[in-house]
Amino acid sequence: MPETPDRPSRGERPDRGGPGGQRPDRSGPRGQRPDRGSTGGRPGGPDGTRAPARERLRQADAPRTAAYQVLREVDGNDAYANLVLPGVLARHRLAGRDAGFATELTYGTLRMRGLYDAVLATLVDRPLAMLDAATLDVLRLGTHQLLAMRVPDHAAVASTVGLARQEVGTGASGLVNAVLRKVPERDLAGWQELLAPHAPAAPDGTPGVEGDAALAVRHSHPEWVVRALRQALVGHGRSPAELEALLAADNAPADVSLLARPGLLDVADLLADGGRAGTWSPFAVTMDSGSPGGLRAVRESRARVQDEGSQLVAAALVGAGLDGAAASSVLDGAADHRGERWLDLCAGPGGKSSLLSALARRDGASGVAVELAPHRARLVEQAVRGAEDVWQVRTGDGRTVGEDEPGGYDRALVDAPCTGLGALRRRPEARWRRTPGDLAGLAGLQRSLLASALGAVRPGGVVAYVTCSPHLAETTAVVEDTVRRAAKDGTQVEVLDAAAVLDAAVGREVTGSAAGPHVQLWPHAHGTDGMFLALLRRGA
Ligand SMILES: C[S@@+](CC[C@H](N)C(=O)[O-])C[C@H]1O[C@@H](n2cnc3c(N)ncnc32)[C@H](O)[C@@H]1O
Repeated sequence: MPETPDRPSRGERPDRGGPGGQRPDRSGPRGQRPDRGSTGGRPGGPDGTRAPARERLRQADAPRTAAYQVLREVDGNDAYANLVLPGVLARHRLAGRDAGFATELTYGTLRMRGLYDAVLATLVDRPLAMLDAATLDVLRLGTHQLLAMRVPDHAAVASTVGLARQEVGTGASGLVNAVLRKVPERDLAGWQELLAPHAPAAPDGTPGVEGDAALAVRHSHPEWVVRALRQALVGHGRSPAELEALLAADNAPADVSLLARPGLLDVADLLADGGRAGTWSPFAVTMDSGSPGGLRAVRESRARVQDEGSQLVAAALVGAGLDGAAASSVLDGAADHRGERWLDLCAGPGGKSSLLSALARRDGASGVAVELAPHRARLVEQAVRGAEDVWQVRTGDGRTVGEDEPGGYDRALVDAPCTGLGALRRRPEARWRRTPGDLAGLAGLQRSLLASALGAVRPGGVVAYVTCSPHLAETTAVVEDTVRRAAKDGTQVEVLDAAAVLDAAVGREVTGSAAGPHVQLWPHAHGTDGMFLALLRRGA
């Protein structure tokens, strides 16, 4: 079953101030780097104790060992880094600066794997495919420290050689030593220019148009993803000149956003714990540092880690007018939802149900969350705690709800399983795991779920179709096909101006003139995940 891993990425950027958590910035000229962190030169224990000098070169420290173990789980066992990392950090008792270092090392290495493999391919005397997978992971970790973290070169090499000796063996450590010593011959920008040179400018100075292959290497994305994102930018009304900024945003750590569940927690109370008000969502708080899992409100399910894009699309569904009415605000007391019935058709792990259920409880509505995977349905139950009196969670197939309960709901959300190409910054390994073939597998499911939702709402009711991917095959194509097919079957569907509804719902202009009629959010433009939203109203 194609599905996306739990959003959001827990543990991402827990402490930017840590030794490896300084902002990666190694693109400047060599020799002009800012201060370098201390863990880089301290292959001692995470508690700060220093081993004798000879010993230090022979052993790996806990943050690097942790990052290595996550990489092996991801590469060897198809694990998700954001799910594995917290447990590995806990096992090594890593917190604060050391946890930040391990997190940046893990996520950065996974994201930049494509570029680092291109670098390593020029330095290793055989095809990378002939290397032992564990050795290759160690080389990638060393390359990330050398090119993108503020770790002194000698410390990065020595500690990574120690890691190779500890985890793979003495033979591998010799190879790792020989290869990593050559990586600092260029800085990151130098390697990018060597392996993926910028297109030359035209005689009049107009910048050259970058080919997808060069952009793929330079920004460490598979080429098919670069091509799909270029097409998506154009298809959603933006300039292809934004592509490089979008690819760069996919490689930058994302802010940690929290949702203060309306009616259960005031944003002001969450702000008292630190952070700043969100950019777009009236229920969002952006954390500057610290671990959100430690907050009492999060433990009690009154707050939740949730990207602002996810908050926006759920808010838009609630703000949309039924029966041709105008859109309304989702702020307390702005609209009357008493007696309405809402449906979340693909609910696991419960992010959007946590907001919808809280709004339903506050505004007098009730709802049902449907999720196919039983273990994810359990997560939805946890996510809606505090609103369980108005929000029922069911394990089942959303594709049959339209037939089983025709016209039973006023509003329905289809947050469809998708490739997740809009959330690559939060899922560092996803870009290497997805293939174009996934699209074909998802296409039928996405159409069936949307058709089911249209059957489940009453005439005049509204459906939100949402993906965390901007890919045209999973967004506009699904909406257009399904609306056409519904019309053929005798159900008229009105496509709403989702951008206008969203603005009215949250009281801010979110997408501006680039939008219409659907909403496409972008990491580089909005700072959110790349969520797509279409709003459809069922005709009489
Ligand atoms: C993108 S995720 C939904 C994320 C969720 N709305 C949230 O905000 O946390 C898609 C979910 O749909 C579920 N799913 C896949 N096929 C389904 C089906 N036929 N019926 C119901 N749920 C399905 C997947 O298990 C997955 O949990």
